[in-house]
Amino acid sequence: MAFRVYVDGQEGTTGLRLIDYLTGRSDIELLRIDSERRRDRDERARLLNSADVAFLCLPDDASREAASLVDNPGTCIIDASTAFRTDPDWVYGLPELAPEQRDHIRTGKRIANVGCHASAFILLVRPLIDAGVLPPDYPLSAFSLTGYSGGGKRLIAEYEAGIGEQLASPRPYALGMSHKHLPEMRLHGGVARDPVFNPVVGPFLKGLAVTIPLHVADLAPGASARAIHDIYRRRYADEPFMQVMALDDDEHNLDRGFFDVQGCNDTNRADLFVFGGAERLSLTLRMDNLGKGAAGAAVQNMNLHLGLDEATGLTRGSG
Ligand SMILES: NC(=O)C1=CN([C@@H]2O[C@H](COP(=O)(O)OP(=O)(O)OC[C@H]3O[C@@H](n4cnc5c(N)ncnc54)[C@H](OP(=O)(O)O)[C@@H]3O)[C@@H](O)[C@H]2O)C=CC1
Ligand SMILES: CC(=O)N[C@@H](CCC(=O)OP(=O)(O)O)C(=O)O
Repeated sequence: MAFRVYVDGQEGTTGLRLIDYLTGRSDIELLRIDSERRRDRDERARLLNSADVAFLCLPDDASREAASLVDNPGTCIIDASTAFRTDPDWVYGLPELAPEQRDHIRTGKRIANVGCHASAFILLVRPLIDAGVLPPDYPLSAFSLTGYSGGGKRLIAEYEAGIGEQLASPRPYALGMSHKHLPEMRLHGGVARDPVFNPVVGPFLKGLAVTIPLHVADLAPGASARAIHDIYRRRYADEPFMQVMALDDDEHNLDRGFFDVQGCNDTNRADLFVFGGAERLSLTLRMDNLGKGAAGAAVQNMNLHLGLDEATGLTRGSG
């Protein structure tokens, strides 16, 4: 028998991508709300409580409201918003976070799906904290280059109305230094203080790369590009969607070329790069913000929760 799945927010950016992933799967029965009733609270409550898995692809406040409508103890909620990502009653939906995380995702009925920038940051930082190479109080900073679909329907409409001179250049944002992903970066990254985080949106639909610069002298003794690369290779060796790129990979030698932020688009893969030399390092993780950064991750979490192969319906691509 197929699992019943409902997407609340089925006509938003993340919801549409989720529906794409789920349509055609014989192990899933997709419950659809009539488009005109998609904001009807009673109809949403009925569908939410009829589902084995209910995805919430809504703004934070609407997610909180939707979660409060669920009283069926059998319904697992996977919420795409920022509302519950540091809530101790919710499981953080990043299977690669730690060895025990998959068990939490299998048994939990409340799963908070990751933030796109945050998950890239955490996948870079957490293995180094756990290995003792990166001191938890290191004054971390990070920047992220992201496609405009990260801003949902509103930002997509702004860019698609026509990219004039202003939108044609990259646009730094969240310059108040309090981006909404900082709490989850800090908690799940295992760092002692919030990083200085600079996201930059560019004139392309999707693709994201988070970069963290490091001074080798401020890391634990023995730290080097090779030692850090080895930590990642060991940590992510059995991960189906993590690809640790070769240290001396010519294709990505930045002295000769340009980095492709869109290299993981339309996949659920995350590529991890270690750049630099004896004194300074630059760590980069790229993904599709709508894939591993949102809808792909949500499907991976659903598969795990339902006891299916976690890669069902997802692609690693050929990169
Ligand atoms: N875009 C991305 O890359 C990522 C987004 N997220 C998160 O996923 C969530 C959805 O984002 P995104 O898809 O980009 O947003 P969109 O703005 O594209 O879509 C939001 C959806 O929510 C619906 N909605 C809004 N308010 C209500 C309400 N009060 N009741 C019922 N439905 C409502 C909208 O309905 P309607 O169709 O009527 O407009 C729309 O379908 C957000 O919390 C976002 O932070 C997470 C990771 C990445
Ligand atoms: C370009 C853009 O605006 N991107 C969004 C990130 C979207 C995302 O990861 O998700 P959540 O909204 O679920 O946290 C931002 O930086 O706020």
